[in-house]
Amino acid sequence: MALVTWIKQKDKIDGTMKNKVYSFFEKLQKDDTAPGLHIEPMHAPADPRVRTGRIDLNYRAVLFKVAFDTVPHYFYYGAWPHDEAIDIARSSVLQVNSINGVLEVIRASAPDSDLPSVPPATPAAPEISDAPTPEPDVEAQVPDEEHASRQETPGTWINPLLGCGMDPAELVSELGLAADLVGRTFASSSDEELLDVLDAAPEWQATALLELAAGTSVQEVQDKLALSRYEDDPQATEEEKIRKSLEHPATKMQFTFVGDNSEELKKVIEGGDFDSWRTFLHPEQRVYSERRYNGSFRLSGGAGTGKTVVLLHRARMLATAEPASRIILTTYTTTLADSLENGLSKLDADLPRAAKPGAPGIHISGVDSLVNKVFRSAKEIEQRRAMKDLFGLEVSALGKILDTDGARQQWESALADVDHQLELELANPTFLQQEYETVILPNIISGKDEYLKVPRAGRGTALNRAKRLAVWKVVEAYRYYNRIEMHASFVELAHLAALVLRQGASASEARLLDHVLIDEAQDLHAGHWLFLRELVQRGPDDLFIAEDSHQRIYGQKVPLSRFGIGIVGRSRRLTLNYRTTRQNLAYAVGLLRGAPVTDMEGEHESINGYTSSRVGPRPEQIASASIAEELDNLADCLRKWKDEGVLLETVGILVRSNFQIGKVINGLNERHLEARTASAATVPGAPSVLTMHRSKGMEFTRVVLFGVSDQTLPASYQVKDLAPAEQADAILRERSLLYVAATRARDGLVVSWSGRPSELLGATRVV
Ligand SMILES: Nc1ncnc2c1ncn2[C@@H]1O[C@H](COP(=O)(O)OP(=O)(O)OP(=O)(O)O)[C@@H](O)[C@H]1O
Repeated sequence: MALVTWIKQKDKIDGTMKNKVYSFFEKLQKDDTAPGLHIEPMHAPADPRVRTGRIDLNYRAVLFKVAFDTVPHYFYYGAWPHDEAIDIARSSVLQVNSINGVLEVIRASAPDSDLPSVPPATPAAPEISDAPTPEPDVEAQVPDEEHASRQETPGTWINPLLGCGMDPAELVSELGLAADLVGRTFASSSDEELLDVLDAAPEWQATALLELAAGTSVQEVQDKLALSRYEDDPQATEEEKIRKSLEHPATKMQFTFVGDNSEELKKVIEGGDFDSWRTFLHPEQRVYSERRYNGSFRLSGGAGTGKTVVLLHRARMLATAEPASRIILTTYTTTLADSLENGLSKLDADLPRAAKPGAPGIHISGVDSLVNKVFRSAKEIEQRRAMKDLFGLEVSALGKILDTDGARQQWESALADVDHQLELELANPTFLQQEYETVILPNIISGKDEYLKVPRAGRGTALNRAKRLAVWKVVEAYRYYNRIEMHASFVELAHLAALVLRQGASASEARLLDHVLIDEAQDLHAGHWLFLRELVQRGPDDLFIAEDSHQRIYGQKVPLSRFGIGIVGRSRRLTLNYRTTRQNLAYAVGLLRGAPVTDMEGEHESINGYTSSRVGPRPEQIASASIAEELDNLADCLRKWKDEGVLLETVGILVRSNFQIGKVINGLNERHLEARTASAATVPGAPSVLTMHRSKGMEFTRVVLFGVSDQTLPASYQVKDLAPAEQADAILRERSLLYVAATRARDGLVVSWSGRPSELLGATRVV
């Protein structure tokens, strides 16, 4: 028998090679002396443990053989064509880094004297070197260090590592980075070259340098990667050191112990690079997946930083550590819940699942569907009591549940029928719906007198007594119509479900759940938070909240403390983007530069510090004179991508409104190209056309943001007739929507419009 440790593959291997590699290891796990494997040592290698093995006629595996407790243990580094494999095998060394104890494979290094010397006073580094110039807003008028340094040297690239606070020699002696790698990164003359150099480096070293280049301090990098100084044990054998090192979080970014488990082996090989999130986590992701917390925890992070990945791993950790526990994994919509379902099955198909909330195991559900299940499963008397508490009215039963548009129509009817005397800015469904959902419902206000007294913290527009009375008149009418039609909105239903749960809690019944994990939490409304708070007993690991305030495209900002969710001191941010290229990230970040975004604790949330390890083309912007021309350009772009080998079914075309979907699909059909809606089954060669809202949480190889003109963004119905404060918030949501949409692309990103471009593109516009 032989054991295997897999090292994350730098070079992608295709389907047929995967099968060959799998059958090679299947044999090796059984018997490493089997003759067909040709496991052979090298002549004069840099590391005497190195071996090559025969994958097929042309390809050789490069392995390191380490004996733990007499059982042979092979570390698989990769497979290459024969001659390349021999070169790599001769020059590679498996070692425990003497400064920090991380396991790594390094290649024959250059002497330390090659390190460049760096003058101490160096310019500060931009976190994303080609980020667009900020919009001329208040924040940007006072350029920060980063912008100042960029403005001093227009057109020149400043190596961001020059501002990292340590010179190359210190990076080697203090962080344990390889001297030749540091030398080459400092000598790089462009972002592309820098990332190219990092691409070949051990994973932890590449990540450390990437973070330093993004402006993260040396201390923070040490913390993020758990690089505290290593205590070398002189008594330990090299094998013992390697074994211990396998437990280091930074080692786990690149090494995974497979042992003799052939299923695990299959998963790692089949998953390849695309599914490497299942195995190789960033040390920070691992911490947030595994650490136990004394209460609620908030994980923030920009688009594509792996928040969902952390949630899935955390669900697995909780279900494995406490098999009898009742766990919910929830998110904003049912579609997103379906993708959590897929992700969890991919991660571990054997985890205990719960068919309904409250049963042992993991239950996955969109938050509104969860609300519905909890409310509908309550006793009739509990439902009626909740309705009386919330509305102050007896409602016999609830029939239809209204979505946002349905509720909006009810507000329009109420406004039309009541003599309220409110000015236009207040007499509109948007303002009233927000007032109702952020002030009246969460405070469980059922009568006029309570409403006249309630503090309206966080509401932008002040209301005097007369205005409050007028608003209340409309609220009464809205409630009356809902009552006679036996309607409630989803937002009301969330409050009702919270009240049902509260009744159970005050009757000392056990809470329904032990752990609640929430994705896309920035979009949840006050009713959701009241509900989620009541679902689970306050205590260790009760609520784990993943969110990105920059992606808030629905609803209102709601500070969690208002709902008894305390996260002070238990709040962290992920910054490394795994999805998109630096160019796309810079473009997307530029769309929100200077935006007044606040986090769920009410503090300003910065858009700075995000980075990505991949480069690609700059996003392209295409202006057209008419929609017909814009469709022609779209068709040309798709044909070009097809010629480049892109599978068009992996492309997303994102539009602002539903009605544009049909126009785009028809327009492409007329130009002899297939296209489909996001809910239709995948058709080879047919890109998906979907709204930017629907694209939340999704990803595509390439993305076109279509129709980004001043006529469509911001959507006029979202901003018209609003008071300045509400209008500013609505425009911020539209900017966030563009940010969400622009961050869906793994590679190419195209933004197109006809007529005049949307003002929300601001200074990011490059044509
Ligand atoms: N450790 C990792 N290794 C490899 N890929 C990863 C890792 N973590 C995340 N990814 C990949 O990065 C992409 C984004 O991850 P994920 O969806 O979890 O991010 P997110 O922060 O939830 O994004 P968003 O907020 O935009 O929805 C996915 O393709 C995921 O598989």
